[in-house]
Amino acid sequence: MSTYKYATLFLARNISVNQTRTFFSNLKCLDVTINRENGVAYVLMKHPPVNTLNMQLISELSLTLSNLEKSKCQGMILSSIFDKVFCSGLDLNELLKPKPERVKGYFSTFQELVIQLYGSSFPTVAAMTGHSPAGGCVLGMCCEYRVMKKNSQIGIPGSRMGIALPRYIVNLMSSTIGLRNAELMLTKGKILNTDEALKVGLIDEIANDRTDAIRKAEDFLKEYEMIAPLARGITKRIIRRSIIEDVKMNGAADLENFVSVIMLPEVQEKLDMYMYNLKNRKRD
Ligand SMILES: CCCCCCCC/C=C\CC(=O)SCCNC(=O)CCNC(=O)[C@H](O)C(C)(C)COP(=O)(O)OP(=O)(O)OC[C@H]1O[C@@H](n2cnc3c(N)ncnc32)[C@H](O)[C@@H]1OP(=O)(O)O
Repeated sequence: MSTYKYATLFLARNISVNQTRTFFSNLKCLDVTINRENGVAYVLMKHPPVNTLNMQLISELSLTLSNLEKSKCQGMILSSIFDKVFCSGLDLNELLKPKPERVKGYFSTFQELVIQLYGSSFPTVAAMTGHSPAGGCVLGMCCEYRVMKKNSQIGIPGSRMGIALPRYIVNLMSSTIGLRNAELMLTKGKILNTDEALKVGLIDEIANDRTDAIRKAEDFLKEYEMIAPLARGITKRIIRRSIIEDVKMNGAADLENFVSVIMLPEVQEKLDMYMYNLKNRKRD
């Protein structure tokens, strides 16, 4: 059975049809369904083969978040229809031999998505059905809780790719796992397995499979059913304000800096090699 059919059946098994409504039917890279009873939105990435964050997927995620804010949704589970991969991160093709204006637009759209997801008023959980490298890890860190399927990998290999990360990514990692662990992880470009990620606090729970991941995500959201959404949302915003303000203050300068580094011939060479190795590595 195709992964897509499986995921659709999975949702149907968990929520009966009259309890759900499709939120948007014209999205290419996402399935968005809301459970009418508890107001939880299921946002499933479905951009084959590995949910690479191309401009379309980033834009659809951003549009969906805006609409969920307006719809007073009670919580969101961000997941993937693919069993092996949650999200493979930013599109490496956008980083290779980039045109300055295009690459600026691309990264600024991603930056806006990060702020939107990180600052959303409703509770958010990442049900990571598989590997979550780089931008996939960033999406996870923007959520309030992370459940990851066993035998998956997560981390940000920026240093190994020759990319110096912007401040907001470093800040996000530090706020998730602490300054010391973030320094060790990010300077080495370390990728962790599920047990290591749990130990360091990069994820909150390990799931056996997709169903278990979604169930655990739902259990986390259930804990908020008796909590006043307004008070919760305001508290979340206060806790998250410093990172958001920092991006508002320094995001444009960070972006300029990041783009000028990306364009350097030695960085391009390193990225080219990274892409070559990715395409030619032995698959498991
Ligand atoms: C202010 C400025 C803002 C700047 C923001 C910077 C933020 C920094 C944070 C993140 C940067 C990034 O996200 S860069 C992307 C880094 N991503 C990776 O390194 C992941 C690479 N992919 C993998 O490790 C694996 O693909 C996988 C573990 C995710 C899945 O493995 P699997 O074996 O299942 O699949 P394949 O490897 O065969 O992949 C299928 C197919 O997809 C291509 N692919 C995979 N990932 C990417 C990607 N990120 N971009 C482009 N293409 C990708 C892969 O090459 C295969 O293609 P082919 O079938 O043609 O070989």
